[in-house]
Amino acid sequence: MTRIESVRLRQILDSRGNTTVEADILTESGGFGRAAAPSGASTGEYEAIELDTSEAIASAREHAVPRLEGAVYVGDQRDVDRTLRAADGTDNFSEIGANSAVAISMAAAKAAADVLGAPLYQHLGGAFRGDNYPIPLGNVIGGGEHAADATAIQEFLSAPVGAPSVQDAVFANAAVHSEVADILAERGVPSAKGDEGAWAPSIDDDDAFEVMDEAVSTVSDEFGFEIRFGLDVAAAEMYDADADEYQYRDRTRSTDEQIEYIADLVDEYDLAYVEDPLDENDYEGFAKLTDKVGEKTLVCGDDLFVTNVERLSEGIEKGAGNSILIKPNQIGTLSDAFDAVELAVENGYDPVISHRSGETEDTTIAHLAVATDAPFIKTGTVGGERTAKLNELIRIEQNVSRL
Ligand SMILES: C=C(OP(=O)(O)O)C(=O)O
Ligand SMILES: [Mg+2]
Repeated sequence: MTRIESVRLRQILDSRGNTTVEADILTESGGFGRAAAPSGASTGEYEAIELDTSEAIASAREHAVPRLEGAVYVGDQRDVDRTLRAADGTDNFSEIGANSAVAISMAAAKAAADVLGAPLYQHLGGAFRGDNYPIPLGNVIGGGEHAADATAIQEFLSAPVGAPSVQDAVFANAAVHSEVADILAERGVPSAKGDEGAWAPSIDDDDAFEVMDEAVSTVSDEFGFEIRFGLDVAAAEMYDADADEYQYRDRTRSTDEQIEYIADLVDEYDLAYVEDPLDENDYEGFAKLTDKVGEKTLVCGDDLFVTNVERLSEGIEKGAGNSILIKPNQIGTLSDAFDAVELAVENGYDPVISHRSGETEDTTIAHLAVATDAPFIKTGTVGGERTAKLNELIRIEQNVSRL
């Protein structure tokens, strides 16, 4: 394998119009990889640190780039990522920024794939990866931190669990997105879109459940396969620690009431997926809910686990959740993200590979989902930065990805 010759870092725009870090890696043999960091809005308290873009770039240039150039073999992803951690010297990438770290880590993987002449998922997943493809969870109605004056629950996600192919699943989610628009129009509800391209109408959650139920059932009949739906409650954003209650638009719920509420929703709407139904510190609440509904649905930890093996280990010990969201920028490197997937799978937790609300055209997570055999990917429904990943999945399924 060939060594890294140069690492170039620059500022580009993300989908919110904020700056983010893009990394280019060139190898001594002429291989090339380019990747960009995404960015969250409803970020977890325990995530690796995203620095201001120019600070992250300046610090990575000073501390990480000299250790990588001419020194590290690009195909040795663990060494690339160890070098990033050593250059940073903290637990949470607060020195060089998780935004610089993840862009470099992903760019190195792409450069290695380029040198091998293999698609990225093949390099990351290996020759005996199997040929399963993830079901895309598509955000079609949303609010929370992603849109003002919309639903309290952050994401209502179409889940085409019966789709015969990735392509059918992607098209079904787009059809649900469009059906939601029609239903809202019939009800005389105007709607703009939130950060991820989901509709962000000024309706309460009860109405959103009705709209989703109708939309997935109509599209399911049309497409001829099962489509359910799920939620990202992003409950840490609505939890008031002082009052110990969850704040909805026009009412509050205690932790026990929140658990009952979510369990009832799982039953009433046959929810396929529930992400962050409780606060990011509430392992016990997650465990209680998992006890109640874990046989029927995925109870996924995003802000709870932050793609971190230590937090996931605690969750496994306590029986909190049965699924983990995997966001490489929450932890800073691909190696750490792979470790989290591995620990999850060993313990019967389903990994769900995920985008962030602020995204770029980068398609690494599509390859990561296929490489790790993840059963689900959450990467939006419409909008260029979302369809970049979805269309890449379609290409991967057809074995025509050139990355
Ligand atoms: C994608 C999400 O949003 P953000 O990137 O804002 O954390 C999420 O909470 O799952
Ligand atoms: Mg989330």
